[in-house]
Amino acid sequence: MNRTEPINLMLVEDERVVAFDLKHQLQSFGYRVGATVASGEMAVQRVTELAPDLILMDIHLDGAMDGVEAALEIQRRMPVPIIYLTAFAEDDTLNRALASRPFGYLVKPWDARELHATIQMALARREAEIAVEMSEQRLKLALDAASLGVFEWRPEGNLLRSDGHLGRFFGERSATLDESCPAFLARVHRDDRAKVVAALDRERSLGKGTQIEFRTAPDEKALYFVEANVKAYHTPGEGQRVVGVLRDVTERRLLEDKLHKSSVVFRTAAEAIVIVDHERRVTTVNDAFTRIAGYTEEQASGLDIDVLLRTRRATADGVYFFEELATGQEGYWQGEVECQRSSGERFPAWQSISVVYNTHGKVSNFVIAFSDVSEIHAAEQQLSHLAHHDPLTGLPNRLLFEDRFEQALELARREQHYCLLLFLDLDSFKVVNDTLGHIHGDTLLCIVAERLRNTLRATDTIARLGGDEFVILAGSHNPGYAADLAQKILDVLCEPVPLSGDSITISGSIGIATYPSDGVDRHALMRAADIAMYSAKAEGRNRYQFYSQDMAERSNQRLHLEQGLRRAIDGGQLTLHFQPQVTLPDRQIVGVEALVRWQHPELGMIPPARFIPIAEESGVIDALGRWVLEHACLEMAGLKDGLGGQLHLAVNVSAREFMRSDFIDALRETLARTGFPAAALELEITESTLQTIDRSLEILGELKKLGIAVSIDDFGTGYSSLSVLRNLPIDRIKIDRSFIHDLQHNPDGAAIVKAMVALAESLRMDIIVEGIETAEQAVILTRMGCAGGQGYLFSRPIPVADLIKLLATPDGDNG
Ligand SMILES: Nc1nc2c(ncn2[C@@H]2O[C@H](COP(=O)(O)O[C@H]3[C@@H](O)[C@H](n4cnc5c(=O)[nH]c(N)nc54)O[C@@H]3COP(=O)(O)O)[C@@H](O)[C@H]2O)c(=O)[nH]1
Repeated sequence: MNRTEPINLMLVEDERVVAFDLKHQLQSFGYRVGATVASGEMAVQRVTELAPDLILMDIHLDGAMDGVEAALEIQRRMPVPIIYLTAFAEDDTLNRALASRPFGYLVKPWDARELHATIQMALARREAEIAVEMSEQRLKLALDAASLGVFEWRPEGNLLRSDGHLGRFFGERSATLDESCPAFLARVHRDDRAKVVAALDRERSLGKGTQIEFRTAPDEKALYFVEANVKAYHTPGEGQRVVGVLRDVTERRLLEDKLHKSSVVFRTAAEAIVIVDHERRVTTVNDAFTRIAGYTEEQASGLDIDVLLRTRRATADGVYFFEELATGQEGYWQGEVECQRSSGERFPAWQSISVVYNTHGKVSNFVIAFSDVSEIHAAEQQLSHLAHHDPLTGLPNRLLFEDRFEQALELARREQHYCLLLFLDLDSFKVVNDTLGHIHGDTLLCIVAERLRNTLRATDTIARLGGDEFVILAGSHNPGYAADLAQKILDVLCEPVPLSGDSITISGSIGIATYPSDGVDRHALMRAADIAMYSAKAEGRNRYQFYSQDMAERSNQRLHLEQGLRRAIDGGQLTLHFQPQVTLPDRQIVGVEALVRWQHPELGMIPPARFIPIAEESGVIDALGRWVLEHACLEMAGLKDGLGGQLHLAVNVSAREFMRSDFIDALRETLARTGFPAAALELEITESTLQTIDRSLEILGELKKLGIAVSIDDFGTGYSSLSVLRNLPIDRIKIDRSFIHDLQHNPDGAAIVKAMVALAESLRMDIIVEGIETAEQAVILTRMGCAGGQGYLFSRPIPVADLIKLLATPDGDNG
């Protein structure tokens, strides 16, 4: 013991004389007796204050507390070695004294040297104990500082002891575990128990030192990771021990896990991610970056990212942009930029940039993530195209057209030029659609769209508004350009269209409105062009018309007529006139053509040339046609021609009626109802009705079976080719009156009529000429070989009563 101060003793002795004598003895050995007390209570009371190095304690003391009890209480308060001094050495006292782990037990009388030696040994033992305690404490503190726990497993007895920094992972407040190995294993996560057992057994047999990681789950929510480094030792006399340290590695594992996930995200992200330093130089890129931008990490490393990708930002140039970002509040930016791949191809990218600050608050890196949004742009464009274009023809639709129209008007206003609007509606498109079906109708619309595209300038706009309606928009300093354009369109439309294995001919009607004369806004101009288009239809179709003020009035009238027409059929406003048809050489009446008349209650007699086109456009023609056939048959049934046979009756049939699916059935029923003989009936159809050969052939075949004759009306004005006629069961062709009115003065017209007569002969068809007004014409036509004729020369269309009178006139007073 190496100390300068004397050893401080406390003496607990109730016999004064003994205490006095003992004190002197002790002092003679150089000890200091800091206090001499006579009772256990007094000793307990003063021990903390005196802090003696050793206590000499008599066992039998005055008072309630004896020496053993006092010693136990003192040791609870502070670690101080106690030597018992007693006159008794019986077992009972001895055993009680042993429980207090005394440092010595002297039975009176003792000699002075024995006392001194016992005190010295006790002090030496205490010093050794203190050294061990200090060492243990140091170890504990070191374990605590290193967050380590200590682990010891003794296979013999299968006991496990663990202490130190066990922290939270065993869910115990106590820093020490002392339990059986199974109890310890119960603390380990069930999935890791086998692994722990195997590692301990392996270490036990090999003894080379083992590292193992396992999880503990002290409660349902918590999961901790523990790393154990254990080694087996064999201490002679103590058997085998497996000793080691335990470390809570939860934070590290979670961080590693997080890093691992981040790295997986980084590597596998679909987005390109590139990390640059504070000067925008590339440090790390992921695979997606290489895939999108075309540069490997090696190629990109150290290069300025904006220079590498030739980035174009809408906001500011690269350096300034990054400086702003670094010094700004948010430290984050996202938006669209344009970049360039290694191949040189430019692409739009959606970019997000985050600023990374170091622990000193300085910018250390920027993390740039971006994706190629070319496909999104393409999809957007596609959607926009779909929203603005007609899916069938690919032409702009109404929405886009209206937008372009506004722009065109704006430009026309600024540049002070004309804006020309052409409204095109196909003639008889409904017939094609109804008879050939919608698929062929669609094909026809596509062909028309293509022809329009090829005809117009790139600066003109063509749009399909729906159905068979097209609009064309053109800017020009010359309003006459509209007429050229319209004529060009009409010309290309007339070219034969291959459809359904046939070749059909179509035409169109065009209305033209001009800015600023016909209107200054879109709505007024559209209305004007629409009205002009209807006017072109009313004028006979296959033509164009410029809008004029009076057309608006006519358009209103047209609407008025259309509505009135529906009422006229049931309202008894329709009547029939009959125009005789004669044999040319002898002018015998052999038949009549039924021609409808409309006696309008307010407008008076309305000629069919005005209301038939309206009836056809509006669909009223179906009801009107049925009415005409029924009444014509009724009125003509039983009327005799000059030879006493049933007078022939010719009835006009529109293309739309002719192609109706129930046309033949309705015809058959009408004949049955009226009793008119089928053999005396002739249907006049126009060349345009024959456009759709297959369906026409079918109907013509049915008519043939019924014995009804068919003639081609207005022959020569349409586009029937010889080959078409040759294949159809047509009985008669009716030469249009336009070839007749100037016959005597027009050699070309005469030649055409001659050719048509020859054609009819070669096709073994009868011929009739309409519009004969003069005797001279009749003579010429007779000479040409025309067998039949019709015209004012013989008779105007007349009511049935007048016809009956005329028929009754001997030899017919017909010119
Ligand atoms: N689908 C139906 N169309 C019909 C029906 N009724 C008549 N129409 C068609 O209307 C157009 C005009 O007919 P309309 O005004 O009756 O004129 C006819 C004759 O009056 C006229 N004509 C006859 N002879 C002469 C003449 O010598 N000179 C002259 N300038 N005109 C004359 O021709 C019309 C008959 O023509 P067409 O039918 O081509 O034989 C007309 O297209 C009718 O077809 C009906 O019920 N249904």
